[in-house]
Amino acid sequence: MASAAAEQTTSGAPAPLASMASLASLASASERLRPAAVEVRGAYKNYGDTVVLAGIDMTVPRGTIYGLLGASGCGKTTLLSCIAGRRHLDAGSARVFGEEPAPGPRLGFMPQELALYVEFSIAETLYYFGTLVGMRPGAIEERTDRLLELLHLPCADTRVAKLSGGQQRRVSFAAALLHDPELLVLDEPTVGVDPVLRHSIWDYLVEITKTGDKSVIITTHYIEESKQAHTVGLMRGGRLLAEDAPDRLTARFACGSLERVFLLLSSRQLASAPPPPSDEQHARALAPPPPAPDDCPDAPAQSSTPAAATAASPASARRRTCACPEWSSYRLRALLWKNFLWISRNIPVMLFIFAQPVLQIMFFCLAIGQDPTGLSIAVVNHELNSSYLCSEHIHHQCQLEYLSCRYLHHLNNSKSIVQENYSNISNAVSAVKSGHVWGAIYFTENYTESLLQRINFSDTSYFELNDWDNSEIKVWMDQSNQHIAQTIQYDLVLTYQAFLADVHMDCKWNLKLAEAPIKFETPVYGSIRPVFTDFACPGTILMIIYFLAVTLTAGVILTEKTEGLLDRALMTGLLVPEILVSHVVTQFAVICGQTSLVLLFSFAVFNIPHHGPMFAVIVLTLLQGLSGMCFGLLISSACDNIMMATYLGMGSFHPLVILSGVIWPIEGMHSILRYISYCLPLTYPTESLRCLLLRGWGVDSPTVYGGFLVSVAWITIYVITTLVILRFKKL
Ligand SMILES: Nc1ncnc2c1ncn2[C@@H]1O[C@H](COP(=O)(O)OP(=O)(O)OP(=O)(O)O)[C@@H](O)[C@H]1O
Repeated sequence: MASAAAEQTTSGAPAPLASMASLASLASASERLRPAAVEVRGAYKNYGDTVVLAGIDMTVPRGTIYGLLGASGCGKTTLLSCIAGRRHLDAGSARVFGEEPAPGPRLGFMPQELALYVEFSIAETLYYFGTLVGMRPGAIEERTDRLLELLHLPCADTRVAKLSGGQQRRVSFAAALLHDPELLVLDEPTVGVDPVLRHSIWDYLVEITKTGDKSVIITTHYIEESKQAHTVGLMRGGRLLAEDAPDRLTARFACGSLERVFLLLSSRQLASAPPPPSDEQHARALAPPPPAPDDCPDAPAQSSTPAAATAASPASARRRTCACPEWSSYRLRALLWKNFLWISRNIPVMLFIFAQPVLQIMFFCLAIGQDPTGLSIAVVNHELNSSYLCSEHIHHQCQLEYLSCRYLHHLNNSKSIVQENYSNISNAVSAVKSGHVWGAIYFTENYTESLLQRINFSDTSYFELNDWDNSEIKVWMDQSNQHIAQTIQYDLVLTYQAFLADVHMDCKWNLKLAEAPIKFETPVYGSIRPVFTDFACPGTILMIIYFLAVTLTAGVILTEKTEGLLDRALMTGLLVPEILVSHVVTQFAVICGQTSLVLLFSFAVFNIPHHGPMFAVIVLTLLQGLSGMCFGLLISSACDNIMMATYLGMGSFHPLVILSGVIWPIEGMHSILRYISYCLPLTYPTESLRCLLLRGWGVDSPTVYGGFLVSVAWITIYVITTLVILRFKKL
């Protein structure tokens, strides 16, 4: 009741309140006569089912400060991003200088987040944002000096990371003011700023709007500081409760302060419980955005050359025409400069880029593929009296005694096997069971005699069953580890062949009788005893390059996205394709460095065989890096946060390693999985690189050029998918 009465005083009641109100109304009337810098009508915006803007009407007269006040979460930032052209309204309209909102140099935007590269100095930060809007270096330096003084900032060479929170916010503010834009959109610029400085920031805003050609929209939680604004909009729950000059508002509602007005209007809104949107309103909110007056609503309005952009003085205030987006070499140069500076300043990133690939290939070559060593086996030799040692019975020439010792002497040449003597079989087998040794071998007490009979009697009818048994070396193996078991078996069999050949030679017997009637000639490709490293290395090289490119690309873009850096850059009128191209160029340079390091270490340091044309090897590896980078772009366009991207990246890593034939031949896979494997981005390229390196084939071989074609096909798929996602979702 009281407040309602007080409200009526504006129309007729006595006294100072009425005269104050009439003065304020005169001022505000003159402001209302000015052309509008920003006009929002019936604005609706939803996030899913949540209505964030529920029919907002807002007018910012040119050459004025508009203070947008409201509780946290009421939709201020959303409204500002619609005015700045980064988001579209679901219904209603927004006009900036009479046109569709679009990012560009006429706008100076200070986001709520810090949105600064903390690795840069103040001067570098301002240089980057200045160059993006087309300012010349001289002009940037001049403005930097002026802003450092105005905002009480330390020396321009100071790194942003070393500044206090308040100082960092001021650098962010300076970046928005730098190019002297016609419309300043400031999202809480005074948070964390001391009262004295807050005062001087407001004084500065009042000063720049005096000429009438600069307009400011500012949000703040410090309601009282917005008394200096020409107009204040009080916002709550997606609606504008009131919009007027501060004095007029306090007079109209007979409150001593804006804060009280806000509290009063909020309690009224609460009491009257905001009506649910009418059917018509709801339909409007859910309707597609109204068509733009021309064909290219997203076009940033900006000058196409740096000179023109710097010259775009507010005084000229000419109406821009909505031009289709134009590429600009100066923006691309600014982005590339920023990317390389950021990488060079970021030591963990530098380590990740260059030490990771080297470490990974080193670990692979040192840890994988070598024969296991130090494999203990238990030896039970009943040919010997327990008091004798085998070393006393190693005979050479054709002295055919204690042949078990001669065999064991040969077995000493094995790099893998270590012999441990046991007195009986049960102890030896127990040692296998308890994991002390990998196997037990046993010679019977008349091993030599039986073996000689086996060798010399081709007519087996003279040979008793027992003699067959006694002539055999019996082995009990722990086969739980396939690779170790195979190494031991391989060494035992090879040693037997060497031992038998040795005896035949010494006794001048026919050596052919000691050999299996199968002869492996010099291999067509590869070595007599192939090494697993040679098989797995081609796939590993491609994996390293591919996944480092995925991680770095997605990591860098998503960091910029989540920290508001991308948004801030896009507000200057930057085009998404320019950002993508700058990342492609930067990443390609990084991939070239990583490829050189990985190939150098593989071939020059670890002697991985490489028989094919080196140029083709390099091109294929680079293509895989590009493929990984394009997958990284896809991830960063599809995901909104680093966590989601990590799940996607990690989720794709293991299936690719397992199914691409990197560690196990595809011929050994389940037949259905084989088809899946052939569809993956690394399968054909891995086989192609294997053929280049180990078989020395050229690019005219279908298997080799197939790898190149598949890499190019996957790059195309990733790029197209990224572009499709970006059509429906903003970066
Ligand atoms: N991208 C988004 N997706 C879904 N909901 C969102 C998104 N951005 C904002 N919102 C929601 O919209 C509402 C308004 O958010 P907005 O950031 O515009 O509020 P605000 O008034 O600026 O708040 P603050 O003063 O705390 O910054 C909030 O409830 C927020 O959770």
